Amino acid sequence: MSNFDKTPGWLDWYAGPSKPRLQLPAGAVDAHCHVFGPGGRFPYAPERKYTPCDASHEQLFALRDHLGFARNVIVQATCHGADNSALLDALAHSDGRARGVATVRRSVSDAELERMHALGVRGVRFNFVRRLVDFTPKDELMEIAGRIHRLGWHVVVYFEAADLPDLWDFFTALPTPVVVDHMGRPDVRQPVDGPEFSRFIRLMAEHPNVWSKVSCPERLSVAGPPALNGEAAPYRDVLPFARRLVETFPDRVLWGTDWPHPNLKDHMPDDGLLVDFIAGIAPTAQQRQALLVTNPMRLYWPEAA
Ligand SMILES: O=C(O)c1cc(C(=O)O)oc(=O)c1
Repeated sequence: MSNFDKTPGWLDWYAGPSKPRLQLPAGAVDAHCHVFGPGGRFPYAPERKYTPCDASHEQLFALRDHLGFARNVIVQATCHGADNSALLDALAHSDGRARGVATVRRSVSDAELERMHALGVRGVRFNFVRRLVDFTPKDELMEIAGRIHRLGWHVVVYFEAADLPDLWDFFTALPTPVVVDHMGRPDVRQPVDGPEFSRFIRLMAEHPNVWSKVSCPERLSVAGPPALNGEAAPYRDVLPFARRLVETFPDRVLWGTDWPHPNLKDHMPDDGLLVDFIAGIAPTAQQRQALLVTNPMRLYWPEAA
């Protein structure tokens, strides 16, 4: 049980998700998900911007099995700040079936980075979304990127599409693979060929080390309909954006549930229907094999790929 009071209006993750109709390829990876606490064991960070419901690794791994995934990539959630204890505990209990993306400060020791590596961390997350984190100076981030590069890790970045012009020079100077969360958060009311998304496509086209997660339709959708009550065609407004990335960069896209879906305001999706959404963004078996198996394995389990 948590000792924390949830942020008012907090939506808890969806209990009892449906079984996906889509048959996932063998060895599929949910490459973006989180654990929250439990707060009683792994307290939420004092500097957090929200207080979630608990979402334990046992619950995450039960969802993995229910949906038909083989593996998870667990991304440090901002409500835990740079205290990666809950993430590392989840990795330690995953039987090698989870890898992690941590958040670290400049003060992190080499010994701690090595400990995290041994437990399965393969990346760090730099977050530029102002409602989630306070600003970290770019020279600090660049120093961290240089250190983790030597371990063979990569950098995951989360930002709003409107901030990409300001962040462009920093992103393109990073020495590692750079994985963009949630397609760089496009405004899906704009055309897929419009200036905003074209800029993101150009980032990926000009920089072969940049990857994208084609995730979070439930977060990006404006017109819905939501993935609830058996809806067979949810989030139609997000589809062209995700599909464009899968078609253009089939070898540099990843997919994840984003469970337990922090900070959704409108509805909490049925994760089984979210998995079915993949059939729309990656219509061929070959695209799904790359998106769900080959690409995440190359990045997170290269020794087994
Ligand atoms: O948009 C968000 O609110 C969000 C938050 C977090 C986090 O708090 O780490 O992670 C995500 O992937 C998305």
